[in-house]
Amino acid sequence: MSKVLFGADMHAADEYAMQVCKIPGIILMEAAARSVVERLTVQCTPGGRVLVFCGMGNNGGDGFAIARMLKQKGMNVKIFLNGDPDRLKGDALTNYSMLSAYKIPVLRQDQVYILDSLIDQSEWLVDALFGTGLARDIDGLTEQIIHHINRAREENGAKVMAVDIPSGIDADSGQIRGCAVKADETVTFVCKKPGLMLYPGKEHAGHVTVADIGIPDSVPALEEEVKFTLERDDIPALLPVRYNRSHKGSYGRLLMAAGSRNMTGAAILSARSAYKTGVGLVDMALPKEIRPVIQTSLPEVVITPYEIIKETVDCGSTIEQSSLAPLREQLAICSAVLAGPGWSQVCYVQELLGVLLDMTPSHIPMVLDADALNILASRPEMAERVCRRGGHTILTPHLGEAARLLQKPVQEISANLMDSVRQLTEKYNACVALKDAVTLVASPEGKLYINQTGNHGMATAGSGDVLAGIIAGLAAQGLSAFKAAYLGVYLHGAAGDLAAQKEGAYSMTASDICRNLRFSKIN
Ligand SMILES: NC(=O)C1=CN([C@@H]2O[C@H](COP(=O)(O)OP(=O)(O)OC[C@H]3O[C@@H](n4cnc5c(N)ncnc54)[C@H](O)[C@@H]3O)[C@@H](O)[C@H]2O)[C@@H](O)CC1
Ligand SMILES: [K+]
Repeated sequence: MSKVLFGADMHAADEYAMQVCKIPGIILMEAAARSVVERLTVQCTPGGRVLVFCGMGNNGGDGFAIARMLKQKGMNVKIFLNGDPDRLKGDALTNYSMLSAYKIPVLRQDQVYILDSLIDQSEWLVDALFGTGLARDIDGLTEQIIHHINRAREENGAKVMAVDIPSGIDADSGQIRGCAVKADETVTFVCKKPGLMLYPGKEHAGHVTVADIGIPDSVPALEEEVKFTLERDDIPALLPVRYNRSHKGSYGRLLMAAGSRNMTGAAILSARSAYKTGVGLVDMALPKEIRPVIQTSLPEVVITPYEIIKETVDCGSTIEQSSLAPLREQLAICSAVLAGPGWSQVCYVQELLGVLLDMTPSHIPMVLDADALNILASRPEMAERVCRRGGHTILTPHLGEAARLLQKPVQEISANLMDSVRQLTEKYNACVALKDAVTLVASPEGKLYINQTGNHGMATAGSGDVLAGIIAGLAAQGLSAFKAAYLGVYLHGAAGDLAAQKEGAYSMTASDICRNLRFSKIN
């Protein structure tokens, strides 16, 4: 697992390293600069021209040190200082003061008129204007400079290296504050920041590498894995354990209430995806009349049918009560429940969700997806019952469903993913996978996972049904609700990436995502 640090965490880590661990800031700055120079020198033509844009804080300080090291390596380096040198302080001032000995030209703000021609002559532009200390929207001369940098990259093919984070990107939210540098590459220090992983920041960062600058792991902000992401190598250790001496009962029993007359496909996709995670048995609770369709497509499933009396909107009793007896029995012995895929907005599913919430022991993980979420949004008493399940519920809303659950406009959810996922965990006392181009998973205890797998080819009908099946399949094998949710989101995206490689991002379907689910300890 790789930790992800917010701006405040990063600041706390720096302070602790300096004040308690007694590591001088200038040593950290030197290490930070060296890591950027390492990436630059493998890509830059020997003796090539590099223009370093420096701001007035420590990000600018990194820039001065980078310029000095590049000069020592024989590069043709100039600096543009975006501020008054008399107001530099601390480690940034120390590094600035060394520049004249190395004969590095420093342009000032009153020389901005020659910037265009200088930029045009440069092979690489280094953005050390602002790092994690960006505190307000960028405007005025700095805005013009950023436009110069972006124009040179787009029109002249200059390459841009961002130091820690592209200037103008908010380190916590990924939002653009006024304007922002577009980089080809970012070297970020210590840990990834959310702003490099969330849109639009993700698109501005280009290729991201994380550099160790010597801050010890014992620093409190780095110790706990509260906010994190997963890399490929993390996966084998997280998958449910399998033994040679085992049988289908060893790998859980998933009760899936899914499908309706007009939406059998969603149920099939979810069930098939659950089986692909390794779950021992999937039992599908569905209306009797769709049984033949499901059974023909998915011979592996066991079916617990119920009988619908009438499909009306007045929401009286709509399911034949005696037909629910087998479902009640199955709920007592299953190891996880999934509800919602392919339900559609018919009336009887409200009653069905009530039965599921009544009869499922509260420690059994329950995944609520699609129309089950719409019921929660419109029926406060159902939401209360979810809250009482003590965090063993997983909600998997897309932005529209999240908007209904929080009663806010979609645009507000989309612009505040981090806040929205937290509000959902609090409101429903549940783990939440908020599905977007970058999916976030949060737990009611405040843990946060930011996903990095997946691609635009996954924006296709049925993709969510596959995800719900994966998460439920993992939960049925004994993973905690939160772990099943974040691992499921990672694996869903990884299967989507494989599907895009094989089928092409335009042509891939949800069935291709499901087909490319291949879990094994040796990935
Ligand atoms: N020990 C440390 O703290 C280390 C810090 N490092 C670097 O230091 C950076 C953080 O440094 P700082 O906290 O000094 O912050 P920054 O260098 O990101 O910028 C802070 C400065 O910009 C000003 N400012 C903020 N927003 C502005 C805006 N919109 N328009 C104009 N001025 C604005 C602030 O008043 C302050 O002077 C990191 O991103 C990293 O690059 C590295 O050197 C590693 C060690
Ligand atoms: K920067």
